[in-house]
Amino acid sequence: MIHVSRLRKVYGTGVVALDGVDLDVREGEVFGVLGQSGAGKSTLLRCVNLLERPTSGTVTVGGQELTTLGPAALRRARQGIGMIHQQFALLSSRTVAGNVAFPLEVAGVPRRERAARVTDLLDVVGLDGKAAHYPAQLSGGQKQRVGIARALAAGPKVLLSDEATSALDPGTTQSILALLKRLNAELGLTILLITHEMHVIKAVCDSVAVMREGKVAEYGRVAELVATPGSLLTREIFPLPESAPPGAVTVTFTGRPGEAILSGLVREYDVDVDILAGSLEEVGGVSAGRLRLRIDGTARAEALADLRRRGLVQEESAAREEVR
Ligand SMILES: Nc1ncnc2c1ncn2[C@@H]1O[C@H](COP(=O)(O)OP(=O)(O)OP(=O)(O)O)[C@@H](O)[C@H]1O
Repeated sequence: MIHVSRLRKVYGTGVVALDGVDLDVREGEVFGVLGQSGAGKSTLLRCVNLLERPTSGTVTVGGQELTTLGPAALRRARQGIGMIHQQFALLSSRTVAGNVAFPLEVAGVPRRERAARVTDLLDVVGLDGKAAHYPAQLSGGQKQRVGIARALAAGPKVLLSDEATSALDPGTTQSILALLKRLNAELGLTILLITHEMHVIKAVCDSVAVMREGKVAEYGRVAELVATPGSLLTREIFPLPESAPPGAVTVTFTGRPGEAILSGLVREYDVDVDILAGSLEEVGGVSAGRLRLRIDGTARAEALADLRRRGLVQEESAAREEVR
């Protein structure tokens, strides 16, 4: 649905915000772009609907290469791409209904049709009864629902979400994410969202790209990356204390409880295994986690080799002897 190829954006200031980004977002998936502040996420999102002109590279949405379109064709193409914003970007002088109707007015939809469509949209986002309210009378979550209804007004195939839940409290964030997931499932809406929050990726995303300094550092399906020892995503999802004590081993596991790995090691190699730290979660329908272990005993090396063979070892800090 969205294909981004070799995208580069160099701002007038000389800042390289995007440095050769490739992305493929499949139809009907929720795709998250995760990264710290300054990684280039907003620039990428704004390049997808060409609010920002890339310096080079191509953007194709729904089979149409936007980077080759003239202004009129681009305006039409943008009707198929809705967008929601962190600060909602509502018109304060218009009512809820007026905000949602706005893109329909611009598109020249007749008044009666517009009114019926607005009623439907407000119903879809759970805001019936609020049509005559003004944005200032709404909570943050309700404002974002208006933003979502407005983004859906023209019946887009794609929704771009620019940190849509960053300004909301945790409970409201969950309800907005649940709404996005429902729209994704019920309307087959493809969603590309940017966030700096891992919990957003965990809650709704099928696929993820981790961005660092204008580049995609890691990219794939969430369930697969979570199952990949050493992936950036496993580090982010399963945080462990920064400093590992000498001799500690960090293992990543998936699809089976950590205890089975540990009891197997103890039985087979007669080693002592201490759990120093651990984190376990259900992500993308997969049970996965990270454990930091201390393994002691005469067969320690063999036990470690076994874990390595099974691709479970993510990190080993230097053994105590080497540290001395
Ligand atoms: N209009 C602009 N002019 C010049 N530099 C810009 C502009 N917009 C962004 N940048 C720079 O481009 C880089 C990437 O910024 P961008 O906003 O895309 O990152 P981000 O990952 O979305 O971060 P944040 O979450 O803080 O917005 C940063 O170094 C930023 O200072």
